[in-house]
Amino acid sequence: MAKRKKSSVKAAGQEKNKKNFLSFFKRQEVHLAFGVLVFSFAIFLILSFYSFINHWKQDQSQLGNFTDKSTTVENMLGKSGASISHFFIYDGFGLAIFIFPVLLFFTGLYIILNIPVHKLRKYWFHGVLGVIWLSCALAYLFPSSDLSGGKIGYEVNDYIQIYLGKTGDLLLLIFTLLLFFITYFKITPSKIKSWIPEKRVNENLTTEDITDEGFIIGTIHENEDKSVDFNLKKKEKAEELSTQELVLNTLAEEKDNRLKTTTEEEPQPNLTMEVEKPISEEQVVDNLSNKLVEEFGEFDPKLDLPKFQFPSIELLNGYNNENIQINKEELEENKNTIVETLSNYNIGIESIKATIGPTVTLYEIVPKAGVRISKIKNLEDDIALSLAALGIRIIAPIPGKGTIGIEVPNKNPSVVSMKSVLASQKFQSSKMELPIALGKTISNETYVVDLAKMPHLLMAGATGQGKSVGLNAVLASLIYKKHPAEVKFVLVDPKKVELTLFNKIERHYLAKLPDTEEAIITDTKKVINTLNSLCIEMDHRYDLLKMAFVRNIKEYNEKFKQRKLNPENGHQYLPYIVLVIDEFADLIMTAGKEIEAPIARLAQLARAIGIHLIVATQRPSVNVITGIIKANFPTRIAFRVTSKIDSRTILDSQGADQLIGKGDMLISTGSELTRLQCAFIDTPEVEKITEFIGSQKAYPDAHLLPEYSGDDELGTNLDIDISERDPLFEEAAKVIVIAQQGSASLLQRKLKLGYNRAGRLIDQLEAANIVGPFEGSKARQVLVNDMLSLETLLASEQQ
Ligand SMILES: Nc1ncnc2c1ncn2[C@@H]1O[C@H](COP(=O)(O)OP(=O)(O)OP(=O)(O)O)[C@@H](O)[C@H]1O
Repeated sequence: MAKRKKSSVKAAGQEKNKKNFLSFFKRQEVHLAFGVLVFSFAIFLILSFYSFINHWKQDQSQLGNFTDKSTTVENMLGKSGASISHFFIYDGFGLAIFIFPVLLFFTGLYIILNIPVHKLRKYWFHGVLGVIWLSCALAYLFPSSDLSGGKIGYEVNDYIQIYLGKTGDLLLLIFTLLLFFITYFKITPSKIKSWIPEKRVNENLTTEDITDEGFIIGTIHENEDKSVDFNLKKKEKAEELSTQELVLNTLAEEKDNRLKTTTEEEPQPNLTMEVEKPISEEQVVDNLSNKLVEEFGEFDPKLDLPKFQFPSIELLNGYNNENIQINKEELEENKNTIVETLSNYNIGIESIKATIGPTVTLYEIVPKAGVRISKIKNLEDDIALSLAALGIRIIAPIPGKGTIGIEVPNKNPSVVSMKSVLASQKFQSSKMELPIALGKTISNETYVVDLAKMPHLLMAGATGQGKSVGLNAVLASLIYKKHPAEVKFVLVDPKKVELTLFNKIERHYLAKLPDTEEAIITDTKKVINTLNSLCIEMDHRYDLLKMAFVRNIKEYNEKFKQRKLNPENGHQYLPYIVLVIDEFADLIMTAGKEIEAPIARLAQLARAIGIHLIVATQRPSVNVITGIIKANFPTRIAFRVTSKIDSRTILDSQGADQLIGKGDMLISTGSELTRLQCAFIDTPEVEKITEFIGSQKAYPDAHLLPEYSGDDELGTNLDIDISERDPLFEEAAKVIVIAQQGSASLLQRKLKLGYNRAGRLIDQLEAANIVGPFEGSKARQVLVNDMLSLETLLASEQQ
């Protein structure tokens, strides 16, 4: 751990150095100086190249004596100019290299004028290609000239001519030139066609378009059948020639006539007209966010881990008994029993239809007119008895269908693998904020819900019925769809075994309190602190939303991505936070109200700011799932429970007691109740996923929640006796005053202390009026401005 901390501190230091380095280059004067440097170098090159062409022969022999002061060269930029030019022109690309300083010249100009240089990218690309091509072309055209193509041009030509011959070389040059024009000017066949419109008009002009009087009628039919036109032309070639003359004559006459009429009929006085110029408003300030987006692109939160790879579906298992096996005999048998049982009670059936799901089959019955629904509902037990099966559920009527449903468990249930639901089109193409593939419905359809819309989820069920698998399925769905920058989990696992595997992805996906070692919380005290810390985070996020004039996290992040929110004002990209509590009953039993209050607060308010709760319990009693909890968790999942009362406690209706276990579940979304088979994900699969992610590059630490110090841990007794002060009190005071930042984590870092001791020191500093009171997510205010005031204060205390 210590090692990890050290390396994270080191990484943070490196990051800081990098930032300082970058900020140096962002300074205006450095920017300008760099621009001038590039610009000057370009001019230097142009002049030395130019001079080289005139004097290269005289200078060439002197190049070997670069350090010899007694020798001079003719190049107007001295030995350096001659050497560089020799390198670029003689040894390099010949005269074609002149393109290079020109590009450099414009780059320097762009930097000086603060125009984004990336706009020149295209020119650089084509420029470099141009240098190579031109060098080859000049070498081809003037093979005996020493400078035209440079060594590279000659060598390349030579090489090509060995394999393609001189003609092949020429063809290759022409071909590459054409290729360049096609890509540079984006020439397409349709563009080429559009270059010859004039000709086509004349082609399509037929004699039929001309009246006896010689006027052109209608529009010119561009798309008329060419063959007809062609035939016509062939047949009446002579006639057409005269027709074309006629058209021209007629047009000329028409023009003359028009001119005549205007001049004869309306002799215009020599009027002059003053034309007022349209006002062109100047835009004083360009929209800053647009400019930023144009310059840097939209903010991408994923760029901190740009190479992060999502786990592949292949890491998950498929199962042999995954496909539903339709057993016709079983279906027929069940149908007959249902019909028989109902007829025994004088209930006639008009039609019956079966829908086969992974674990249960739904028989939909349309009863004969006049049958009372309650009568069928009452026969639940009798039908179960006749079918000799557990887990029969009667839905009378099926909402919105006008039929009665009888769900009968399959003799050979099939497993719904996590692989199959995650690979489903529905999940893969879902545009939800936090999509969760829970399992499959009775009609074998993948059931995907948006946690962001739920907005919280309560999961309950007797022990061993599939809760933990369900939680893993939820977490896996989110991990398969969301980048670590977009979602963070806060995991609470009092049982200490269920969620341990997720430890491996701590620095990718988990969030924790600062100064805690383990991200997965197993201790009740820490749970209380974490919940309160989440409340602070919630308040902080609401402040940010208010400042940004948006209503929810989605709009906020959207605005942040478009660079409309300034990070210097405290704005930041907000990841979704999913709080998962396995075994809620355990917490309520040990901490009661202390847990319930922040949970209720979070559940009531946190939806808009992206904190979502998933709470699981195996004890669905009313003192665990209280009224407050129930009111704030409209989406509830019930796995199999042992009594109707438990089912009512969870779902407000019965049914969960008739489930068959092993992931068979009912999900209530407030308005409707759906039976699902939960997707199955085994521990080794979770291990593979976490292993895969854990082995990738991660953030330096888990996502840190705001600091919250519980009352008991720090002991807020502010009248701390001076004699009881920590031996490091004075040193701590100095650290705080020098840094002007009152935080326990600063003390921890600087004085290498544990969390508790640093917290106690902060309390003592508060008692001594050196730091202000606790202010939630913000660091405490430092009340002493400088070391001198601190020394005076401490001295006065001693007296
Ligand atoms: N969706 C599922 N498909 C098939 N089998 C399942 C499914 N969910 C659970 N099971 C079976 O049920 C067993 C118990 O599941 P799980 O551990 O999730 O129960 P639980 O409710 O969390 O129990 P506990 O409360 O004791 O932790 C699993 O080991 C598995 O064999």
